[in-house]
Amino acid sequence: MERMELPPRPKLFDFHGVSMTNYFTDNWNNVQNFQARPDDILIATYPKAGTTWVSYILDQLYYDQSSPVCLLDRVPFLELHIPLIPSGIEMLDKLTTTPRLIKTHLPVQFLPKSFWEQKCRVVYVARNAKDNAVSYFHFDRMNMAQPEPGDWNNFLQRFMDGKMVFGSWYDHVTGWWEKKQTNSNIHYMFYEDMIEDTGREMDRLCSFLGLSSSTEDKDRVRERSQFDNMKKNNMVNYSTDFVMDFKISPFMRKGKVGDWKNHFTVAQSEQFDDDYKRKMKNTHLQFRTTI
Ligand SMILES: Nc1ncnc2c1ncn2[C@@H]1O[C@H](COP(=O)(O)OS(=O)(=O)O)[C@@H](OP(=O)(O)O)[C@H]1O
Repeated sequence: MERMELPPRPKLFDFHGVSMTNYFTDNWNNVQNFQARPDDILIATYPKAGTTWVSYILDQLYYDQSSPVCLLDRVPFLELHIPLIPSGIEMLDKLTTTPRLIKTHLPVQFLPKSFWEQKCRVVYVARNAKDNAVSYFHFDRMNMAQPEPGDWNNFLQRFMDGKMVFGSWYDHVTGWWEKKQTNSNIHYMFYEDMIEDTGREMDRLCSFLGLSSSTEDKDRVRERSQFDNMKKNNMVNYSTDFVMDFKISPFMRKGKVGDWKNHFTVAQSEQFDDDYKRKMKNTHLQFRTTI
């Protein structure tokens, strides 16, 4: 497919205290005024935490689709507003399925208020900071709609400083975690748990959503959503996305826990861990960096 012309890579800027790019703030009023419906299901994540995996599982559990429709069309990305393609809001307006499955990377304080008013259910997926940072680095290398990542060392420092699109990982995961403590409509799950036992995590998801899928259905969904199967599936692997250059790195890259060990030097890991302890000292939220 011929590559469409994109403007140069966007720049990060401070947006109400969170680093963002214009691709996620240009449609701000429409996003903030978005009218959620009570049965909408929101999949909220920090980028690269397992959004696509959980979106695909939910799409299959609800719709068992075998029709060739891209996941991004089936699970629109609320705040996305990139030239040449329909915005997330436009795609949501066209969506005819119920419940609507909606993707967002917004930190908790930016979520449009109608989601809270309508008491929508939210599935939040979190991933350990080290693997999340590595995945984000490779994503920014290959995605021309993201800021230049620079080299790994600089990128890691920026990650620790929270100078990433959608802001600080630390604030994102703890912000949603705190919200979950007083809101039973939020199901908080971990990428590492999904890798360890996808079936168990799918059962927990079904129970949260009140879905009574049969064992056969769940087995089929689990099989289709395995990394190697999703990597081959052009409807979910982003191979048709014009802003991504798979020659640099594929979207479905490794799908592992612990790949950070192939990227962090011992010194980087120690510095990261010290900084992590300081930043996370006021939360009970715990992550696993190996399983
Ligand atoms: N089925 C399955 N199993 C295991 N891992 C999976 C799966 N699907 C996606 N992935 C991995 O998730 C990472 C992409 O995260 P997101 O989908 O959140 O990215 S995005 O924010 O929507 O761009 C990215 O992680 P890395 O491989 O570490 O880069 C994907 O490979």
